[in-house]
Amino acid sequence: MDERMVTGELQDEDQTIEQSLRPTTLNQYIGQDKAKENLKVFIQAAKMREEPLDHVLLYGPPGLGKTTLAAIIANEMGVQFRSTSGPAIERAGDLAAILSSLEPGDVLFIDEVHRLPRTVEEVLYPAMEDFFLDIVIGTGPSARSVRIDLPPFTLVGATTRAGLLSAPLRDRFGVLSRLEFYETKDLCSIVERTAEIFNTSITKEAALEVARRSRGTPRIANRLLKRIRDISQVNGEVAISLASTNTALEMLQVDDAGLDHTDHKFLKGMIESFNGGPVGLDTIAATIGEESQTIEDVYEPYLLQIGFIQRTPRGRIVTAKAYQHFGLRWHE
Ligand SMILES: Nc1ncnc2c1ncn2[C@@H]1O[C@H](COP(=O)(O)OP(=O)(O)OP(=O)(O)O)[C@@H](O)[C@H]1O
Ligand SMILES: [Mg+2]
Repeated sequence: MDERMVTGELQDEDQTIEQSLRPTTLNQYIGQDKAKENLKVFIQAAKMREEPLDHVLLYGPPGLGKTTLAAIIANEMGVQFRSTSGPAIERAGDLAAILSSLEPGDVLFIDEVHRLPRTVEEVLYPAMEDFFLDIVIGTGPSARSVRIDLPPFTLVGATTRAGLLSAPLRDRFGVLSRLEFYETKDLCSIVERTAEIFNTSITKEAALEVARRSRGTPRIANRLLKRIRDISQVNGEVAISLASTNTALEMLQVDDAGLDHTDHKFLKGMIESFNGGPVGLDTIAATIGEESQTIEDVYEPYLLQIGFIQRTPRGRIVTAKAYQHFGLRWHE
């Protein structure tokens, strides 16, 4: 897949800036009030009881701040943050090695937790529930199972959709937190904060424009701002202006609603080949040459949120609002 400007997914060029932009405390973490309020209470209670925090599952589209929030949880609990991902843990032994190296109370973050191999997942159940591992050593008649006690720890799992997890794994998380697309005012604050970290400033109306065209996603807002800053600098501006912002976004082919050519391909594909639907996910995926899961996890959530598509029992449909966006005539 080509690199998209407005995908929430992590891209190479994000890596260098993201570390410096990550807020480190709950108070610095902008927006997501519901998730934040809940976590505040649970963290405070766990600290009062001097116990590790219950296992937390963070879910939501890419780039909304799951990894950031996981690190904040460890920081607020005053414990170490250890980070890995589902696909990186190939065998039960890998998991055993990580878990037995934890200090009491540590946070183990498993990104893409829905991609843990089944055999690893089964070893994780007793670890999460009662802090022990049951490992089978050897094979055949000489195989025996050993029990290894673990320090109590907090597992923070992240995934794009809670529904991707097996029910037994999902049930073992005490706290389920869904991250939502950010409101424009929160994204505005994020853009202003990022500008400050970039050692520049941005006018109110420019920040608002970036926020409005970032698909409710901080990662996208920060990525766009980085490019806009370049244009603004070349223009010799002291503060990033609305004019530079608009020029940059036009160059980047981000439209007025924050959509790019991939969204256009998806929506126009449905409009042109299926008369706006209803059309099944797999059919549209095959038509435009994208993975069904990428469409479902990356493109669709925001298009649903802004009401450009709807899900019906018979498939996806493109709404009148989307037709209008393209200047096309809506049909009944
Ligand atoms: N609430 C927030 N306040 C300020 N900045 C934020 C916030 N949430 C996220 N960010 C910024 O957005 C970037 C992306 O966040 P993060 O990497 O945590 O997303 P993610 O949900 O883990 O994405 P992925 O699904 O790809 O793993 C971070 O570098 C951070 O700078
Ligand atoms: Mg992440």
